[in-house]
Amino acid sequence: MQYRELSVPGAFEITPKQFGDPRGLFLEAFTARAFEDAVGHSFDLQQANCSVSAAGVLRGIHFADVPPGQAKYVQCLRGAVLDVVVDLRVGSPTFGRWDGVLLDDTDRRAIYLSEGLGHAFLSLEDHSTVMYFCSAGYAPEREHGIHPLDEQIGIEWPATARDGSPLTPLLSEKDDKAPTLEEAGRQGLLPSMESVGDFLATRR
Ligand SMILES: Cc1cn([C@H]2C[C@H](O)[C@@H](COP(=O)(O)OP(=O)(O)O[C@H]3O[C@@H](C)C(=O)[C@@H](O)[C@H]3O)O2)c(=O)[nH]c1=O
Repeated sequence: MQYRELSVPGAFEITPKQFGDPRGLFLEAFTARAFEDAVGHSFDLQQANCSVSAAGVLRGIHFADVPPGQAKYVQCLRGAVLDVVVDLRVGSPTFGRWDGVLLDDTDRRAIYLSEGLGHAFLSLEDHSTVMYFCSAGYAPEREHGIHPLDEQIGIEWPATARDGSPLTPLLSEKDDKAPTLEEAGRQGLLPSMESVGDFLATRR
């Protein structure tokens, strides 16, 4: 299992080793030891989520108030999604930067996003099934969104599905009404790098 830190510090791409045999395949989807070696603290599993998305469905950009925030370890069990992390931590040297990892049922990678980072994904195939472990339970009043098509962030979402057909982004009503990064900053919704650092210090 290989961890590679993304260009947004605190986010990692995880590539598992797959063992194929006549029955199919086997892989370790998460190991505490590799996680702790790469991230520096244990993963505090409080909730596991699953969503199924048609091609073109765009979910996010979502984040939670820090503390405690909500770190996520995300995998795509069926289909394919472009999974994106956005640095929303005010005061971070990489504030506003995004990075992405293709999660699919071929390479079976995972992505980990630390507290304070924004999360979004675009489904590239019908029935894309995304499973993610969360470090905190659902608290709707502490969850926020930034519009995933915000031009200032400029995420380069694919225009075509895995089969080459054109994609039209389909957003929830809530996500379609979400503020831009600039508006969210003005409203004081964004987490600060300091609050994330203080919280993570309690986890080490
Ligand atoms: C996230 C969540 C939603 N729900 C409910 C609320 C709502 O009726 C329904 C769908 O919720 P949403 O529209 O927020 O689902 P969705 O847009 O898929 O939200 C998810 O997006 C990705 C990008 C994330 O990072 C997740 O943390 C989560 O925010 O499920 C829960 O009961 N528990 C939960 O933990």
